[in-house]
Amino acid sequence: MTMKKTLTLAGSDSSGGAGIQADLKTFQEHDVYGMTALTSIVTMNPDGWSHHVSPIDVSIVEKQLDTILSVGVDAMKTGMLGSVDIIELGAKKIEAYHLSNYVLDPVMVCKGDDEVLQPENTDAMRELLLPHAVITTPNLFEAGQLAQTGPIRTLDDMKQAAVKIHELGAKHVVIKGGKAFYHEKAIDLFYDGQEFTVLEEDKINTSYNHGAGCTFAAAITANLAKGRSVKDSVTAAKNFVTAAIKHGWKLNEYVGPVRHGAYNKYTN
Ligand SMILES: Nc1ncnc2c1ncn2[C@@H]1O[C@H](COP(=O)(O)OP(=O)(O)O)[C@@H](O)[C@H]1O
Ligand SMILES: Cc1ncc(COP(=O)(O)O)c(C=O)c1O
Ligand SMILES: [Mg+2]
Repeated sequence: MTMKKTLTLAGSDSSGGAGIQADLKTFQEHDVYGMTALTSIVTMNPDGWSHHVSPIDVSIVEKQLDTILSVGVDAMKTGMLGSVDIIELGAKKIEAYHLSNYVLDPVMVCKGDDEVLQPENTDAMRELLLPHAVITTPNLFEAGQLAQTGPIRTLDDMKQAAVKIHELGAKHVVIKGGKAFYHEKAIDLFYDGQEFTVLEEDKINTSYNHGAGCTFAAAITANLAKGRSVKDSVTAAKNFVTAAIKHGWKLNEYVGPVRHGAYNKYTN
């Protein structure tokens, strides 16, 4: 039997909950074959858990991408990219290999970290990657940065940002309200260029949600690889990540990752 193949171009989260680790665990749960091109390695200081990002040389990132793309993939996602050079490289490869199932998770900051935003990366993602994305999955902060429409506080603000991000070239947009959005439910807004759909789940009262965004985008990528529509992929990913957050757990005194396998283990 042939397997559907996926690629993640993203950072390594040594603590295992987010980044490439979240992507591979999520791909495995979806029974798709995951391949990885590492952009950076994120490590945590055992004393206080502040993050440190060690970038990987762009020439090595290119070698990884060429390895994977020579094989071919059914869908691809990007996460933490780290530099304009890597964003340019990603865009170049997406064009060269005509990758149409491309999911852009525009990672700008890690939860629980005060890493300074790099505005040049945001500009490069907006200009070079959004036009290639079949869908992008910003959280509230990232949506505000991409759309440049100011802070997002209401559903109308979310809609305005989604329209702007769609105009910038992403074919579909899902803005994650999540925990931060002022609403009793955990809502995400999906926009396909014509219609808005609000995805709604109970808000889970937990701080063990490290990796939720990566897991959500990876689940969308896996579903696209399997040939599902964009909207079905997003709906399925919302169910998948909700279960993962519900079963989030405490790794140490600083961080609690989602449980990537919770959907298959505890639902159905
Ligand atoms: N406390 C929560 N309860 C239920 N769903 C949540 C919660 N926090 C986040 N989500 C959902 O998890 C997914 C990832 O969102 P989020 O954690 O905001 O992303 P990111 O990690 O990129 O900031 C979204 O579907 C969001 O609505
Ligand atoms: C390598 C890497 N990618 C992405 C993220 C973003 O994670 P989240 O899914 O919580 O948005 C993190 C956060 O620590 C990370 O370390
Ligand atoms: Mg995120």
